[in-house]
Amino acid sequence: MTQPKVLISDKMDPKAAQIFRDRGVHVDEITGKTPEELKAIIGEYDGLAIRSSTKVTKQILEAATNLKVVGRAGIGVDNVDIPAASAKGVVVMNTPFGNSITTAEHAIALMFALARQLPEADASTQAGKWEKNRFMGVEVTGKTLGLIGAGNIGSIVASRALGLRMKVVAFDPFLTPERAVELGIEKVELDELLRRADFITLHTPLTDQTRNILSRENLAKTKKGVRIVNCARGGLIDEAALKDGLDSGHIAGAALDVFETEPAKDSPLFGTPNFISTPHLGASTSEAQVNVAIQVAEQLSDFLLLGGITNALNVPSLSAEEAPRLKPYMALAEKLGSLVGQLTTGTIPRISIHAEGAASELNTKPMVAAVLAGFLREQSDTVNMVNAPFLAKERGIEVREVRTEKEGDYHTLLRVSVKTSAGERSVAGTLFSNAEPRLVELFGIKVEAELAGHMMYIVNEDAPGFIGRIGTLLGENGINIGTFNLGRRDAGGEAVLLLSVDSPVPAGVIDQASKLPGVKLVRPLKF
Ligand SMILES: NC(=O)C1=CN([C@@H]2O[C@H](COP(=O)(O)OP(=O)(O)OC[C@H]3O[C@@H](n4cnc5c(N)ncnc54)[C@H](O)[C@@H]3O)[C@@H](O)[C@H]2O)C=CC1
Ligand SMILES: O=C(O)C(=O)COP(=O)(O)O
Repeated sequence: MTQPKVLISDKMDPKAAQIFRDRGVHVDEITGKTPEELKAIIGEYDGLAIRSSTKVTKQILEAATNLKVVGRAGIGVDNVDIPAASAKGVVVMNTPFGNSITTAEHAIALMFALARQLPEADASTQAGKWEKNRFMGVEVTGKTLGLIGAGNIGSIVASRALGLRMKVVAFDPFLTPERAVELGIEKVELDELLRRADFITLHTPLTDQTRNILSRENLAKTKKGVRIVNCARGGLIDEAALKDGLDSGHIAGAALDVFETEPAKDSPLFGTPNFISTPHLGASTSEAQVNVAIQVAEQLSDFLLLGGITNALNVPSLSAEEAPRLKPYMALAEKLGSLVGQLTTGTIPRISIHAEGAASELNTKPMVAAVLAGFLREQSDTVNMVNAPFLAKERGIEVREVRTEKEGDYHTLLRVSVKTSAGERSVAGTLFSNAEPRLVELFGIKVEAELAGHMMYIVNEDAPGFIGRIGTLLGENGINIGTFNLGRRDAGGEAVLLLSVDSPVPAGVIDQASKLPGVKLVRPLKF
């Protein structure tokens, strides 16, 4: 295996580079590149480790000809074009918990800074003014905190706020009533939160649903004297409307760690009384940066060296421990998918993957992705486990997954069935000696074959003399037969023949074979 190469393109704790080196991954740290400069070098790398500064756009991905994985040392991945990465088969991972406490603490810090006007009081005092009567704050005790988003960070903010004796209400469509009770908070609709909250903090990702969630219209619905903290993403608040609300006095204070355009070197909000800002520092503590650096380096190394997938946003997880056990199953799954893909034509409305016996006890999600990758390989050269499920969806293929713990004839079995216009057709395979993929059933006929290299699939009438004729034809054309696998529905009925051959079979030979007496179908196969 050639040594994988990773580029760290944003400032990261040195522990990340150390881990890559210790694990045998080549690492370059090149930060502060423009998109054009990044485009020029990205083609060399198998992995890219980023924070929020690097924008992994479609154009960057197009130039990333070797890229297999992007690792975000942090949480938000709105700087990565995930659909484009998925379409290219690039895994995108983040480190979902490493900086959550730190970011929650920053939100609480900003809430206090607003409540007591700390930055302005500090500037005035250090300017020698001693304006004791100018700064009159508010207590947070007994006040209502409105959380928009109650996931990891929002929940930590809630627990800290409850400790400060605040009342916490939350708007989060995905928050279950049980979880709200567990957190000791009240789940409310957005309008009610806006009406009741003395402080509002935001903790959602930036998505099409959350963009501009504090719009001008929604800001107008807030309680007079509200104080707002955004440590999540710029784009969640209408910045111009926020400025107007601060100027009119309806909003008593606002603290932004994040801005619609970053780096925010200029903003109409700058200099507004009761406005506080920090330069996207939510995750910037030494503890959090060490956490996310270690996690991202371990995750990328596991993926590039062992095939382990952790915290991926566009592909099912597969731990580094599971990966070696699943590897032969993935190979089997991909071969079965490929066989079905090569032997079926026309539109396929449904594909079902059935895991039986030992296979059913494993993580079948990656096997399903491998079947789809094999199946779609006929249609696209760039398909892999990451983009296959997306391609299948795009093509309107329904994917079903079935598990049966009970063993059948085999200790472990994978069956791939497709719905075609001619009805349901299925192939099945097992693992010999627990690692070698073998086909054991082909469209209802028992066979036993290794699916490898160049092969020929022949359906013929089960009659004497056929095997000799096909052997002669291939021999006359200089094609050496490697293995020969026969199966039949019943004596004298339909038989199938799977041949492995040492070289590709030219179209002319396929044509001659299909004209041999009794032959119904001949197809070349490649694995
Ligand atoms: N300022 C900074 O340096 C940092 C900012 N962040 C930001 O904080 C965000 C939240 O992080 P986590 O809590 O870890 O994420 P999370 O995924 O655990 O929680 C997000 C919550 O938002 C909720 N949500 C989704 N759509 C919503 C909607 N339309 N309305 C209301 N709620 C909605 C989800 O149900 C979920 O509970 C990240 O996406 C990131 O953008 C994260 C770390 C550092
Ligand atoms: O983790 C996140 O979502 C953050 O926003 C942190 O961003 P950063 O890594 O500090 O640029």
